[in-house]
Amino acid sequence: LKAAKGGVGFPSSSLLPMTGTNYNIAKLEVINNGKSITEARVDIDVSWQSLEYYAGIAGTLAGQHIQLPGGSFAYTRREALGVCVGIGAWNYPFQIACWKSAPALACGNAMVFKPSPFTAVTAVILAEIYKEAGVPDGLFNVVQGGAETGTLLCNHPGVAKVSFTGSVPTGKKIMEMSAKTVKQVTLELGGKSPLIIFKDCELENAVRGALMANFLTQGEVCCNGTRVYVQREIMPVFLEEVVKRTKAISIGDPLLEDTRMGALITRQHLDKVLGFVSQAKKEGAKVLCGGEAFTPIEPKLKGGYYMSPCVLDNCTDDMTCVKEEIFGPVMSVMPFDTEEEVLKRANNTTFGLASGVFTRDISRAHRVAENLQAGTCFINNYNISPVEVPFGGYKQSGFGRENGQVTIEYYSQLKTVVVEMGAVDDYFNC
Ligand SMILES: NC(=O)c1ccc[n+]([C@@H]2O[C@H](COP(=O)([O-])OP(=O)(O)OC[C@H]3O[C@@H](n4cnc5c(N)ncnc54)[C@H](O)[C@@H]3O)[C@@H](O)[C@H]2O)c1
Repeated sequence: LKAAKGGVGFPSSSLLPMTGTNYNIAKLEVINNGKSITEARVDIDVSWQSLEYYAGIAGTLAGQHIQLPGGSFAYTRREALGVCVGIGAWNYPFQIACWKSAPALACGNAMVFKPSPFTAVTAVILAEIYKEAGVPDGLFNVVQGGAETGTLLCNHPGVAKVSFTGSVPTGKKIMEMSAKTVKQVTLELGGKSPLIIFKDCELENAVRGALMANFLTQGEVCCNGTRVYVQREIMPVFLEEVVKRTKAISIGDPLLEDTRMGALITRQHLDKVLGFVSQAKKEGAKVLCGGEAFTPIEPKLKGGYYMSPCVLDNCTDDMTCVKEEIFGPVMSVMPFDTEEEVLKRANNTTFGLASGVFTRDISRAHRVAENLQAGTCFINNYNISPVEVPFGGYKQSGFGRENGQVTIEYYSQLKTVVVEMGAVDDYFNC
């Protein structure tokens, strides 16, 4: 691990060169996860930006002064919670570790972080970076393991808070375990987000947006807009363009600069995603492209967990591919006629992580954003997550937020101090 790390420190300029510490961490993240190096570099950039952002906020944490009658007053202090546990998913291993630990440490907490056993490596690099940056021993700790280790952490009486990123079923268990000792919980869970494309959109952008909403990190992105609703009049031209571009996505060695789609996380997960495509066909969907296991030409990549990105047409709201989170490169496309209708259909889900809308009508864009039941709505773009902007779910996609100033609320608690400047009331007449 040491050899992979080229240096220390968090540079202050965006989009770093393809050498040095960040590039080496990105390379390790590719080996960890299978995503393309281009994406992994962005992940690492977003990660150090998160550390810088919360390091800046740390010095601004403050309470409030409240004047009371007779010169008395109260003030509030923002205090740490104590030991916070972070439990991560495998799709953004380093970034998740940063998004949780940066605000936790900025608020004065310690963190015990458990990465997914499928992507165990880069959280350890983060621990090394913290150590070299001067963080005292014990403040950020990495514990490796799977469900059993996670269970022990959630049940531990010394833990004040659990911040979890993962699936809805595990999130429910985390909440149950945490309830036993009334631990605070942040849940960043799964999604099945709608992307609504109106006929007055800028089509080129909408097509690019649909690709952004479905195919980053091999489609293994929680906030992906996998239910793509397209207004009927532009459906043929949209499908033609989206299929043309999906077919052109370069799949293969994720360490190569030109690759845009790497390998899925495990054989088991690849089989599960391919199973969703088969099920979709059985239920009447039409595969316009992809949806098959893919073998890159390089001999060393044979046996890798690659698949071709898939666009499904003829989908209806009741199909499994439209209702369930696939967590792979599978886009389901459906026509709609009116705004009112599409909003009803978009909201008809137990998930509520993200949503998107493409239109040139600004009134419509904001009206749709208001009416979509999701923690984020992207207007005329998709999957943009700057550190300054809060991120989190509605409904069963979870609660609490990551990123932005508001996250301070989820890693700290308020103490109220009441100060009497006069005499204490003789209320009991004694
Ligand atoms: N909302 C978000 O920010 C966000 C981000 C990334 C991924 N996700 C979601 O994560 C899921 C994919 O990730 P995954 O397959 O790693 O999820 P998962 O729920 O299987 O596992 C997530 C983490 O929980 C741990 N874990 C599993 N069982 C546990 C238990 N009983 N007690 C404590 N910990 C336990 C795992 O070891 C892992 O570290 C998808 O549903 C995706 O949408 C959400």
